[in-house]
Amino acid sequence: MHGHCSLLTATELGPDDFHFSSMNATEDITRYVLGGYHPVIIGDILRSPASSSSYRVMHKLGFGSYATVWLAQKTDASRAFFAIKITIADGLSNRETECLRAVLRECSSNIVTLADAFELHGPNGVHSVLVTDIVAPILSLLSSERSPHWRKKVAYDLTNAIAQLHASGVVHGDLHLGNVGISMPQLSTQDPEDVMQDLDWPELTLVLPTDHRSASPSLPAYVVAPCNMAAYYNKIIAGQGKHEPHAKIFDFGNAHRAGTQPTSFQCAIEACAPESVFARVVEQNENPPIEVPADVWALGAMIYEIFYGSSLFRGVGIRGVMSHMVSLAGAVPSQWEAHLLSAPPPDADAWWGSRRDRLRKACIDDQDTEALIGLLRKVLVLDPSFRPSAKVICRDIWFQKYRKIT
Ligand SMILES: Nc1ncnc2c1ncn2[C@@H]1O[C@H](COP(=O)(O)OP(=O)(O)OP(=O)(O)O)[C@@H](O)[C@H]1O
Repeated sequence: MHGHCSLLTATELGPDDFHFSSMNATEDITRYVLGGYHPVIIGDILRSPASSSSYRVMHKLGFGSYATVWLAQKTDASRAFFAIKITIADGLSNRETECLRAVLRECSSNIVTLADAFELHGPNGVHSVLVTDIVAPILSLLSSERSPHWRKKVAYDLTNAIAQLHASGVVHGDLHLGNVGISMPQLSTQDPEDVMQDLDWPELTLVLPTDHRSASPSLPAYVVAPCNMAAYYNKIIAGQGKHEPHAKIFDFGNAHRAGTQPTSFQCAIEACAPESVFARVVEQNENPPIEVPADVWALGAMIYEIFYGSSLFRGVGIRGVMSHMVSLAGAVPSQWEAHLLSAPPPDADAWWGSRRDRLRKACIDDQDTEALIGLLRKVLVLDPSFRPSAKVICRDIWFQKYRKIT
């Protein structure tokens, strides 16, 4: 791709201002500017003044709107692998570190462990760096071969994580399956050389400004496509016989103390709580509060997706979501009524009935399916004050049955 722009400053660069050697699923290079991503190349060493540890970047794990995430190896004799999240330099991202620290005090095993945290000063500003354990992204692991027990264990882990999070006074604020992974303790028992050999070789896309005068220390020499950690996970569990997953949640970029406002409103449509959608669409509130029950709705949405195989509101925009929510929940809060005059009367029994066969395929038996639907119908209610707490959900009959079996 060739551009014709002769602009000189990195902040004014657009995608047409670069030559690309290949196009992959990588972050937007125009965000490598002041206040944006930190430029990283494979082999970079990041030093933590906090712990005096150093980490060598070996591969890419992923990226989001607020960060790039790298597979790194400690440079000491342990050569242990970690995930290193380098946030954008927006001056706000240290909230994530604070929230993870608060949660850590509760010793939650279903939340990524914060092993180290420090600030990184680079050409684009000051970035927060979070060093955590590595997980395999669950969305790449939810194939039809997963057993009902595997799915239920993940659902239980997520419920447990959220109960622990809420017990420490923290609201996650952006729960969806894109922020869930399966723990990989096996990484610490494998020979590090073997791990690197088993991962796909880093795929690089050169970042070459069309005009050499646009070259800037803000830009990395290349961007890296994330490695396929899910394929690696499948490979290492293949020889393990019966494998029980251990799910963990990550990305606390929108986490905040209960009763306080998140930095910004961020909500994956498939897991966005009805009260947030109502505030956004009807009350035109750009930054609605996100409280504990919103996480519980998101939990219900995630459990539904783990078993149904696709998300609650696939392909529905934020405006259409309200009528879909009414259909599945049945009871309509009084403040919603005035805004739903043209909607058909909700028939939640029919909504769930039409999904029963597909849910059954992922469940143990008919009874298990009914118990799952019963639980989801208790959780996915429009009025946040009627939603059970995650702690109560942990004790639900659907989980009790599971706990007896294993
Ligand atoms: N601990 C981890 N282990 C493995 N991969 C990870 C880990 N943390 C993050 N990733 C990968 O990096 C991606 C981006 O991470 P994360 O969601 O924390 O960034 P973000 O910028 O806050 O995202 P968003 O735009 O959703 O807010 C994830 O989708 C995941 O693929």
